[in-house]
Amino acid sequence: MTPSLARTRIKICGLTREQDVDAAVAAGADAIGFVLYAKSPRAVTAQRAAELARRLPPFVTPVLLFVNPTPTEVIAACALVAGATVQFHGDETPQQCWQASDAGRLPFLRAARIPLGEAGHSFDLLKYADQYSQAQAILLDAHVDGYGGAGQTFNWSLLPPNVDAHLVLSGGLTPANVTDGVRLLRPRCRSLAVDVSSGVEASAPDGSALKGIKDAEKIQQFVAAVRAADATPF
Ligand SMILES: O=C(O)c1ccccc1NCC(=O)[C@H](O)[C@H](O)COP(=O)(O)O
Repeated sequence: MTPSLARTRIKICGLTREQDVDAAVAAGADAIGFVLYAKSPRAVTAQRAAELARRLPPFVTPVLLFVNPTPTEVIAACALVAGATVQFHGDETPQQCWQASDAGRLPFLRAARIPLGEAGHSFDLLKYADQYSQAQAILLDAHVDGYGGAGQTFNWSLLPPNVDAHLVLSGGLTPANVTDGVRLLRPRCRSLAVDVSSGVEASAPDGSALKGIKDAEKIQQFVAAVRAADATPF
């Protein structure tokens, strides 16, 4: 088989500020995620997401992230944010995702939350991708308390060698590990994108993470690390 080069698409998630949206776009992000889950420290309202999304140039996609929303919530939020992709990151069933995506009118990502440790071996990604076949892609995240955004990786080697789906690798990605993650998983699926939140966030003087506040330099480093992986044929 002829080795191929692929441009790994990049989503930067959990943005709350204009300067961070501008920095992510300048760095080359393909998608910008806005968390519409009120319990998240990165939460924004649909109105605020719409305000921030108006800064996006053509061909950079706003992603609206929900946890167990009603169809009304999703459809109303997407009416404010033109061209949005929806991300379901809770316990939504395939039917609930279909209904909340307005019967598939709204493109959506489905987060698969992979259990950590030995429990991860029982997660059947092929079955999950088949169950959620209406999703544009399956976003692979670690199964953590609070549903997501925890900066926690799962065991990437658990993924089967041939997943006939578009995947988004997420969960604990950083500029230091994303190159390895892309190189390992890109050959195992139809296409691979990456998603990051904690790994590109600023730190307080005491070293604690400032959730929702992104670090432009870390974003640049993350994109460069993804491009380093893209330079390796697979
Ligand atoms: O980001 C959050 O605060 C969040 C809260 C509840 C559910 C999902 C959430 N984020 C979902 C994302 O798409 C994150 O980018 C993904 O979980 C990866 O986060 P991180 O491990 O911090 O890079």
